[in-house]
Amino acid sequence: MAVFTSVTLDDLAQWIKQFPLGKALALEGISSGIENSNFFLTTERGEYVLTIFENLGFEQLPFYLQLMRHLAARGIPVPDPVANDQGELVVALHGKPASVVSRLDGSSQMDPQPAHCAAVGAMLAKMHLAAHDFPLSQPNLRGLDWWVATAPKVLPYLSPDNARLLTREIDYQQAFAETGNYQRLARGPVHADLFRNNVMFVGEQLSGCFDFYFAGVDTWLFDLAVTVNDWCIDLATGELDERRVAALLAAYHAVRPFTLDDRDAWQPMLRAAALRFWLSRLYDLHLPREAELLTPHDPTHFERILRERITTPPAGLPV
Ligand SMILES: Nc1ncnc2c1ncn2[C@@H]1O[C@H](COP(=O)(O)OP(=O)(O)OP(=O)(O)O)[C@@H](O)[C@H]1O
Ligand SMILES: N[C@@H](CCO)C(=O)O
Repeated sequence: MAVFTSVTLDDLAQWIKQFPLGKALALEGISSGIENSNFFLTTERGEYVLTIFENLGFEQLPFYLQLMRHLAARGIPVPDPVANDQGELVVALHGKPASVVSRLDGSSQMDPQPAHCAAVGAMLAKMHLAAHDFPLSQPNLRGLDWWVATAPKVLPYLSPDNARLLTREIDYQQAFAETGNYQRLARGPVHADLFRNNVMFVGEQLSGCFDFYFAGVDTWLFDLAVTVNDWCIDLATGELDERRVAALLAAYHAVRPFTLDDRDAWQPMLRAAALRFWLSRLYDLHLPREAELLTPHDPTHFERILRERITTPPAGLPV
């Protein structure tokens, strides 16, 4: 269950008046998700999603919600936040930050085929281009600095072999971040968590993507690597599935052509993307926050992917 703060239609009767949404007619808690309380909200104007943010504060949220608004205004299929009569996208509800966004059609595709991967690749490239002139800036809060700060906290819980893997990979990524190759990569606001459960399809048609709460400024290639590491793999082994990778990359490349620097950085970025989620899953498992709500995700999945990306060079990017 993922309704940590309960809300009733009665609670919304007054609250909803600040939005141009008419009366609230129905409210249904959404059971998936581990970070926030989410509800499907029907009003006189249509279908929306109400989110109460359990961990993020009023200071951080404008970056995410304004980015969604920016992307929606440029035709990227993301939830469009609704502003209240003061122009605010984040408003208190039961003392916590809350927002109302448009509801996307469709459902997640957890067993994606090349056609789904192509749709995701094209959408991701369009999103990168559309976000390029977004005026607010916030770094990827789960980027290199966070890896360096977090690794020592989880090291005591690891086997000697895994501790060595983690330490060496962080050293490798720090050294890579110093290279001209890395520094020349295109960057801008990226989603940074575009897993299968954050994208909706109606058949093979991509209807939207959501959950921008790990978004931040990082390299476009890192975002692509995060996406490929979830959409285009054999889930049991972590190996890349050539047909799905080729479909996703070709569709991305057709919208935002790769550069020679992208090609040279592809393997390091696939490793970085695996490290990012291995580390966050280790952290959530061994050092749960006080408000941690549900069972953490399995870290060994990304340990396997990281080992695989180190030992098996990927096919080259199309350039
Ligand atoms: N705008 C939207 N339109 C349609 N469905 C949505 C929308 N936003 C969220 N949902 C639904 O709510 C569920 C939970 O949302 P989300 O994944 O953002 O939860 P969370 O707790 O914030 O995150 P996490 O993915 O980190 O567990 C999604 O799986 C999806 O089914
Ligand atoms: N996508 C993340 C969860 C946070 O959204 C993971 O699979 O570890």
